Amino acid sequence: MTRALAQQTDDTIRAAEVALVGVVQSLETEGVDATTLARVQTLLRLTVAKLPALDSVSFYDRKGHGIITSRTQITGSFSIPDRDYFKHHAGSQDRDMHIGSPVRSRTSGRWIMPVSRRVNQPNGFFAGVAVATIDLEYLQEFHNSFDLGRDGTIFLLSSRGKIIVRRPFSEAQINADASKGPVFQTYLNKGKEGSAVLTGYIDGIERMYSYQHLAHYPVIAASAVATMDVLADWRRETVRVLGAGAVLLAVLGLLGRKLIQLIGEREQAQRELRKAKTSLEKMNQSLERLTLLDSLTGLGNRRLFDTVLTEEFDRAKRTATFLALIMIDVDYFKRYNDLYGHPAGDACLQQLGETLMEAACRPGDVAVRYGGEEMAVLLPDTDVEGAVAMGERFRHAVLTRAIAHGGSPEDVVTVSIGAAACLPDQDDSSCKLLLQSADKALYAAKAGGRNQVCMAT
Ligand SMILES: Nc1nc2c(ncn2[C@@H]2O[C@H](COP(=O)(O)OP(=O)(O)OP(=O)(O)O)[C@@H](O)[C@H]2O)c(=O)[nH]1
Repeated sequence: MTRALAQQTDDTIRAAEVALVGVVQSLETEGVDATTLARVQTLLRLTVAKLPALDSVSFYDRKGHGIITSRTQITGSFSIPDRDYFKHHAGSQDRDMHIGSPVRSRTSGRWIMPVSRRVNQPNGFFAGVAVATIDLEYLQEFHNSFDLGRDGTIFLLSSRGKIIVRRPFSEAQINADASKGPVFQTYLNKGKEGSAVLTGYIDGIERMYSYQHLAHYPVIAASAVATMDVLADWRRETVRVLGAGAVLLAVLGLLGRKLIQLIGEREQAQRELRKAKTSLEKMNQSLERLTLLDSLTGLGNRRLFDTVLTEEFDRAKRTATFLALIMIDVDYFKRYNDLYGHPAGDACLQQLGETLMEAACRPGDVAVRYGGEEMAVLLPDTDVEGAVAMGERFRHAVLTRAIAHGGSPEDVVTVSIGAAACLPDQDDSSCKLLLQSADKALYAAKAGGRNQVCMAT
């Protein structure tokens, strides 16, 4: 920003200088006769009309009286013998351009910065002064176009440390001596261009200043933003960023919570699914068991018997062990039904089933209802003697139950049992043969008078 300010000031003074070059050239080469003056005056008006920064361009004679001006109207005195810049040119042969201290124009009443040059007669004597005045209001308007915050400042200093114009504008500050001020002192110490955090000597406000000496003229341009304004901007930005961050965090937090909740719900659903699967498996197992059980006695059914018989036969073959089978048939059961009725017959079978399960005490023994009032027990790793012993145990258990049977010579329910066994890896045996042997033994028990155990021969 300070660079733009310096550039604009430089350009403005250059415009004034260019205007002066034309005037001085014409007056010195063509003289100051009425015709030349009239022509130059027209030129001045045209020039100033094109340069809004200029308040006026005028020519004063060697006594300081106004001769020609770009102004169309003159309200005050058109005479400057007492002005410093006039005295400077009157007393010096110097042909360079001179930048004077700001003054209030006598002809327009506006604050102006005079830029002037000496005009010589052909013999080199002093002929007068050509002055271009820069309108300070024009500079102020440009300065005011910068956004410097509430306490920002802009000013132009002469190379001797005098204030030319300052924002905020104050007449009292124009031409005030700022040579002891921090900016001018920094300029003296650090050189033509620089920046620093300084406390203004006029208002005591701490600012971040930057200054630059103009490229072609003895003027220093400076601008500054109050540290508090910078911090206020920073604070506002920080609050905005923190606010946005907080909102973002809150949104992330909510999303995270939702995610955790969803994960929890998913795990819960999976747990319930696992539970449902387990109970379904249990139900399937129960169903499976049910299909293998006899509903009346709770013993295994014929289907279970057929499966287990094959499995156990194969196992016995592999392990070279005996497999025994006992077949059990209730004696005079037709008479029992006839005497006590079919439901009583069922109840009797149930009691016999319980008795058989108690008697078949080894874990590997499989007791089934083979069909009707006939039952069977498969006895792995058991020879025929063991099977007979098991049969006897059951027969006694049935007698001990003492289920009354008016149709039996024993007056209680009795059973006949046939026992058979085989060594599958040696015998030329088969499941069918084992069944036939046990059946034959059972037939022998019946034929032998019932209530007895017969061993297959
Ligand atoms: N209550 C009932 N009776 C059955 C059941 N299954 C078969 N029975 C009966 O059992 C009887 C078997 O009779 P039989 O084969 O003549 O033999 P038994 O009368 O026991 O005579 P032996 O076997 O020679 O002592 C038949 O009357 C069948 O109806 C059943 O589930 N419940």
